[in-house]
Amino acid sequence: MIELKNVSKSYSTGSPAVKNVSLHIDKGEFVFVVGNSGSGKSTLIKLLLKELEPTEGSIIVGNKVLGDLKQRQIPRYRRNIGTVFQDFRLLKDRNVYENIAFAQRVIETPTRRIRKQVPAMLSLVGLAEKYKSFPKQLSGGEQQRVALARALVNGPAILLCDEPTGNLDPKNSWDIMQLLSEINERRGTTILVVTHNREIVDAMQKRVVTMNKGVIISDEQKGGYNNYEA
Ligand SMILES: Nc1ncnc2c1ncn2[C@@H]1O[C@H](COP(=O)(O)OP(=O)(O)OP(=O)(O)O)[C@@H](O)[C@H]1O
Repeated sequence: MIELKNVSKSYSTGSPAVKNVSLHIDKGEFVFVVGNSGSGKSTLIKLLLKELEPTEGSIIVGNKVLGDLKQRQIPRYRRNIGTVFQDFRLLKDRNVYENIAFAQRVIETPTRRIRKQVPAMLSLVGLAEKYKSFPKQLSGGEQQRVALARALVNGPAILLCDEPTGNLDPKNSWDIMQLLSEINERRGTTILVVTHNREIVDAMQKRVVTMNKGVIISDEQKGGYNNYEA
C-alpha cells in the first residue's frame, strides 16, 4: 500500500530532514510513527501527500509512483488519502454537517448520497446530534471527531494523522485513538499516526516506527514508545 525506497528529503537549509528511509506498509496496517521533535515525521507525511518532492528515492502509494504523477493528477491522488491534523482545520463559518458535506461536494457527490453519508459518518464518530453546531460550539475532542468524519466520508484507503491528539486531554485522546483502531479493524483502512503520546502507543501494541534525525532507528510489531531524548 505504501512503499518508500531510499527516500531522502533536504530542505534548502540544514541537514536532510529524511535520510535514506525505506519503509513498507501493507494494506490494512495500523502504524505509529514516533520520534523526537525535528526527526522528520511531518516531512514524511508531506512526502506521502506529495506536498513535498523527495530529493532522492521513490515513493509508491497504492499503485501510484508519486514521482510520475502530473500536477493535474495530484488532487485525484489525494482524494484517496484522508488526513487529520493536530489543529482540526475545520471551516469555522460552516456547521458540522456542512464541514463534512463540503468534502463530498468538492468531488461532486450527488446530494442524495451526501444526505445519507454525512449522518452515517456522524453516527460513526458519535456526534449525530451535533450536526447543526459550529466548530466553536464544540469541545476539542468533538472537533477532532468532526475532522475524522470528514477525512473518512469519501472512503479513503489510507488515513494519515499528524499528532491527532496533540490538542486533546487524555480522555479525548483515548476516544480518538479507539475510533482510529475501530476504523482500521472494521473498514480495513490503512492508518499511519504520528504521535508524541507515549501512554497510548505503549498501550495499543501496534506497529511502531521510530525516527531520529531523519532516519528510522527501529520498526517493531506490537512495539512501544522507545526511550529517546525528547
Ligand atoms: N520548510 C522547511 N524548511 C527548512 N527546514 C525544515 C522545513 N520543515 C522542516 N524542516 C526541518 O526538517 C527537520 C524535520 O522536521 P519535521 O517537521 O519533519 O519534524 P517532526 O519530526 O515532524 O517534528 P515535530 O515532532 O516537532 O513536529 C527539522 O530539522 C526541521 O527544522
